[in-house]
Amino acid sequence: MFSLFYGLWKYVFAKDEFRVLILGVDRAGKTTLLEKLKSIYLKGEGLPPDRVVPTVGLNIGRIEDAKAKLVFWDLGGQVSLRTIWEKYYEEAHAIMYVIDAATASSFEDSKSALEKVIRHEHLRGAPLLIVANKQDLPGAIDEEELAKFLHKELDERPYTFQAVSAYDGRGIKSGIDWLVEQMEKSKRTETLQARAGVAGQI
Ligand SMILES: Nc1nc2c(ncn2[C@@H]2O[C@H](COP(=O)(O)OP(=O)(O)OP(=O)(O)O)[C@@H](O)[C@H]2O)c(=O)[nH]1
Ligand SMILES: [Mg+2]
Repeated sequence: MFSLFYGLWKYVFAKDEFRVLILGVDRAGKTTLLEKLKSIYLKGEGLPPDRVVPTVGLNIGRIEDAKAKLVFWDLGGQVSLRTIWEKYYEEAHAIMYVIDAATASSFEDSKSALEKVIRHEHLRGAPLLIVANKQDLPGAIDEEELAKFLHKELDERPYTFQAVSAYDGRGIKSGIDWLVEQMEKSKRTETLQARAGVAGQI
């Protein structure tokens, strides 16, 4: 009887947990953004930008919003580290792809790295949030300009563009809200949950 009530309670109240992979080329601002996310959702726990160093391994951040628990995996974007990205694809519910919108010289590299990410079969159907970071800097291009630049690269998965600043936090909550909404209704989420259920029974 207890397990029946517990099961019902869990069904009604327990929050889903989603894994979001943060990708993008080096210096796009992924780790700074993750730290800002933590400081927004965990009330001051994130590192300030001057304590962030280039990523070599994996940074993990956990937050909880009103609807879901989110686990972020932040990987290094240097060319030699990008081969590691695909090891995380199969388990990710969604992708947050970060672009330094204020540095035009990085755009082509960002575009071709994104193209590879999108083409990978292990990410089929994963919702994609493309973040135009560093909006606090003069000359940063906005969502529309970035969308025009990347337009042809995108396939039929759910995707959107969001202008943000990892320094002042603008746009971050809207981006997370979109991601959660997409992951909740995503077919990929169903597939990952079914797979986890089967693994749990073995
Ligand atoms: N002005 C401004 N600078 C930013 C912003 N986000 C990141 N930066 C700066 O950009 C640089 C790179 O930031 P990181 O967070 O280390 O970039 P990353 O994408 O994690 O880089 P890798 O770990 O090497 O892949 C640092 O000097 C940050 O302070 C932003 O929103 N605005
Ligand atoms: Mg980093």
